[in-house]
Amino acid sequence: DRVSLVLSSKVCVSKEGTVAHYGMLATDEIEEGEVLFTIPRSALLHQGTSKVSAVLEKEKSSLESSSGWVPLLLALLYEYTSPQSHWRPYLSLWTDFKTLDLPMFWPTEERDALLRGTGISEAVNRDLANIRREYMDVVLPFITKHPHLWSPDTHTLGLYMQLVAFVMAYSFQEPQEGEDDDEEEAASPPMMVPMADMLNHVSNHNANLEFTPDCLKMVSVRPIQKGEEVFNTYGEMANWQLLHMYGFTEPYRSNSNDTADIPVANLYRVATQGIQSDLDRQLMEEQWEVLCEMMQDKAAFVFGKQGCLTDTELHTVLKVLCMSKEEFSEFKENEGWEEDDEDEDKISLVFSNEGLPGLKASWKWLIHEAARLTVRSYGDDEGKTEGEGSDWALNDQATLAGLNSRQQNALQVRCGQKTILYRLMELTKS
Ligand SMILES: C[S@@+](CC[C@H](N)C(=O)[O-])C[C@H]1O[C@@H](n2cnc3c(N)ncnc32)[C@H](O)[C@@H]1O
Repeated sequence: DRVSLVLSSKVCVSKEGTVAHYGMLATDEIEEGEVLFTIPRSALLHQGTSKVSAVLEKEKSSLESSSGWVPLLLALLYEYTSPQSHWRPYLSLWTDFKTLDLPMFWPTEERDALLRGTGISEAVNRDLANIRREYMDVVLPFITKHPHLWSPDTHTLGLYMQLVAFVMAYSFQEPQEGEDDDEEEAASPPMMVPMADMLNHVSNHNANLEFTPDCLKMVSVRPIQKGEEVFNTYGEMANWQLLHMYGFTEPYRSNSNDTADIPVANLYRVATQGIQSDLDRQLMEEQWEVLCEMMQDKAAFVFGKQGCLTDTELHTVLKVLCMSKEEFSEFKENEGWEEDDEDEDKISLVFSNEGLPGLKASWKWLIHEAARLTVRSYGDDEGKTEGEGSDWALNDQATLAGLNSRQQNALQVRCGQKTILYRLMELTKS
């Protein structure tokens, strides 16, 4: 059967002239705000449109899991292996998923060696444990219960992992309704969007997917020249996130959304260094305990190219760790401090790159040393100083040519992260 996908005559899908395999090219001048294609909602592949939607819906309570991906993955397991699938033309674009070289498929030693310090290995280990657990505890019991639709011999853990990678690198999530983004809503489940997933991503994208009640539309967000590639955005993604989820990176410096993390624990480690008296140590430990509770699962401060993206948290930690015994007692008695909005505004300025030199000396020192500690965790910059930051990156970049694609991607991530950390050290130098 046919789907009424409408493609503008000004674009085409191509394997040539794109950054990676398939992509979309402009075959004519495109203005801002033009609709490049529309996809009716009936063409989307997800748990509600699949042939197995009824059983997934009926038994959905047994399919709950931490990722929330199980129903889509069961639909994909079924459709991907069904010769009669409505999505056969779409799914047969992927006879296997060999081109998806996500770090989750790299040998452990290679991953740990290449990605040391980037945070990706840790994320992949969490993913792998989660995928296995969801397959064993949720998927396998379910497919065993429905032998006319699935079979453990066909729908193996291996195939499941490949489809997880497919969902990671190709799926879309509908933005949540409701203006209030303070409200913690459950994320909407992912879905497959044929045609839209042919577009590659860059941070400086020129198109964007819009969701309407009847259909999804790819719309240009600025003029596109004839012959240029049409780029979607997969979100504001740092290079480590792109490598983790999609298996690629943007070349060094071109990713305007790049970030580097400083583990919160590094700031604490720095703060405890050089403490002489037991009393001071005890105070610091108490402050840390209070902070751990306040921070909940926030494990790292995130620094982007323009400054700190977690400035409120960073401010809290700096303030508490630098309190005297009296200030800390008062803080505990009052169950916090009085926030004034003006103060908050100033703070986000202070943690922008421009404002950092104006920071209190003790805060600057803490950030500086924590950044230094973090840079050391990459294990390859012994003896380098912050001043060398950019030379070092250029040197490393010069070696790119002799590297394989995994090594290249790993290097792009490390260069970007370390450049941000070195710059932070530069700005907080005393
Ligand atoms: C949604 S698909 C895009 C279509 C894909 N090029 C294809 O041929 O199937 C996402 C995948 O495209 C590739 N990709 C997207 N943007 C890229 C970029 N800027 N540079 C390199 N590869 C990119 C990555 O392999 C990623 O996992």
